[in-house]
Amino acid sequence: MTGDTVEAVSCTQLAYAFGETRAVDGLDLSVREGEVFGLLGPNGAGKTTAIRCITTLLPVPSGMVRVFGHDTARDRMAVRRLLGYVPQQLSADSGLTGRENVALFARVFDVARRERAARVAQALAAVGLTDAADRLAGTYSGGMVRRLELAQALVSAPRLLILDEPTIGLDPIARTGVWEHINAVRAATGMTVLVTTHYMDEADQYCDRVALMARGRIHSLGTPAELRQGLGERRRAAGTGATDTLPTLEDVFRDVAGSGLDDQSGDFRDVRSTRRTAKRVG
Ligand SMILES: Nc1ncnc2c1ncn2[C@@H]1O[C@H](COP(=O)(O)OP(=O)(O)OP(=O)(O)O)[C@@H](O)[C@H]1O
Repeated sequence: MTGDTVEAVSCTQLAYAFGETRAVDGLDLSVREGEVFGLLGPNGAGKTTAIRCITTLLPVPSGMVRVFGHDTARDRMAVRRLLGYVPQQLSADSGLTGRENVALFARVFDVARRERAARVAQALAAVGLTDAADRLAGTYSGGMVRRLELAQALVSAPRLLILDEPTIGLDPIARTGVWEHINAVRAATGMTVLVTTHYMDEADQYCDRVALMARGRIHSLGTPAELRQGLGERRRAAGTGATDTLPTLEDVFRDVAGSGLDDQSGDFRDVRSTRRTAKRVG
């Protein structure tokens, strides 16, 4: 931590390998309290693995991860109490109502019994599901399922909300809906948000800062405007690319990742898992 700034997440030289595959390879990352931080990168860049280390779902074999100052290796339960996590995989049960799904998470996260009903109702209201709360989740649209999963993560009133591809496979209106609810809760509570997304337009619009990740580490970091301006200046200096229009975040991403990366990163497993996730919420 430096000065008065509290770091919600700090990763120092984090590394994680699956056999020979170095999924995360010397990751240095700092997320400030209260910001919406976007972790961007192609399939297989290591985003989900890094997030699993931060959430304590994976051990930290090398390097250090801290959440609000707590070392995830030594203080796992303290870390878990501070965060809400919406994974890529389906975490809602289609055979339960929306309310029952959120109530289950309230129990798991140890929300005091006498507060539970009110907190469940509050979380459902925060994501706009009050009217649908007593319907089976199996009848929900993809956007509603995602908002239900958001309510599940919010019921424990986390200081840090971690979302892995929260809008994948959703139509533009549902995507906007998910972000509006995230932002409303954040404005009301000051919660920090760490999100991975493949949608550059969303990162540009909703993230205070973004990090572009490739091959297990960060290659570029800044506000979306800083990154766009930086590329514009490099293009002007080199006299290359379109110099009359400001680059998009997508342009920055391509510039950082390099044209060869698309072919090299990610494998069949990555593509299959991404598509499966997209399909189940679509
Ligand atoms: N359980 C696993 N077993 C073996 N290899 C894995 C496993 N999970 C991830 N990997 C590999 O680790 C690397 C990083 O994967 P990871 O899922 O962290 O990337 P990602 O950036 O989240 O990708 P996506 O955008 O597709 O979710 C990839 O090469 C992937 O194939």
